[in-house]
Amino acid sequence: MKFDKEKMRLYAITDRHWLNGRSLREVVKESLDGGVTFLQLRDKNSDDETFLQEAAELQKLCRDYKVPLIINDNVEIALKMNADGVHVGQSDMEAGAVREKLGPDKILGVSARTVEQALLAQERGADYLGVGAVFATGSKADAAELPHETLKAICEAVSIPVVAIGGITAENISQLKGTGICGVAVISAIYAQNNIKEAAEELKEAVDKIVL
Ligand SMILES: Cc1ncc(COP(=O)(O)OP(=O)(O)O)c(N)n1
Ligand SMILES: Cc1nc(C(=O)O)sc1CCOP(=O)(O)O
Repeated sequence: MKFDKEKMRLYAITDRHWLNGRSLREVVKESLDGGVTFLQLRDKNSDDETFLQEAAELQKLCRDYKVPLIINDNVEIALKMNADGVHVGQSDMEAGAVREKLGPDKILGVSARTVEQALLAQERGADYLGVGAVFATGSKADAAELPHETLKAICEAVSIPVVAIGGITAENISQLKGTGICGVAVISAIYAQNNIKEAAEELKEAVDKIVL
């Protein structure tokens, strides 16, 4: 295992939409201070140069906190900057091809919405799965809601860690108890909040109560 599954408990995903004049580094630092255990740089709008600059800044910060930094979608950038890993969806580069490019030591995360997709991703070299949307979300336009029974079936079918994603808040997280997830991945429950550190602390406490 490249990381302890406890590291997946509170997986934060960046979103420049919520910066409100603050720097990405600043908001990410606050979230790390609040207990974020895994971080994904997700930025669909910046050019490669800006993305690389952001990634380098966050890499330094994450190393200080011993938190893995995962790059959304962009395998080439992840390799160029020697990131800890990459997260890809079902419509991105196929998991096996990503694994070939990354080599055996980097972390590969894959999105899955069915048991079949989950098993295939695991077989092709995924280290963890992101499964959702477990609640309605305003952070991703095309994220359809997924029944919690499907999340549970995926967790039972695979041996790699699963994180739930989509619309998760400190208030609804308890509904995911018993599904078998190792953690939760969130954007707005942390980065859309006024006090990012407190929001992360509250979520960390809530997730610690529902995962084994
Ligand atoms: C941890 C995690 N799970 C799922 C996703 C969604 O990935 P994807 O389906 O590729 O969608 P985009 O993020 O590219 O919009 C994720 N990013 N992280
Ligand atoms: C990036 C992403 N992927 C999803 C999926 O279902 O695959 S839902 C989502 C957005 C998560 O943001 P929030 O925590 O603000 O709902």
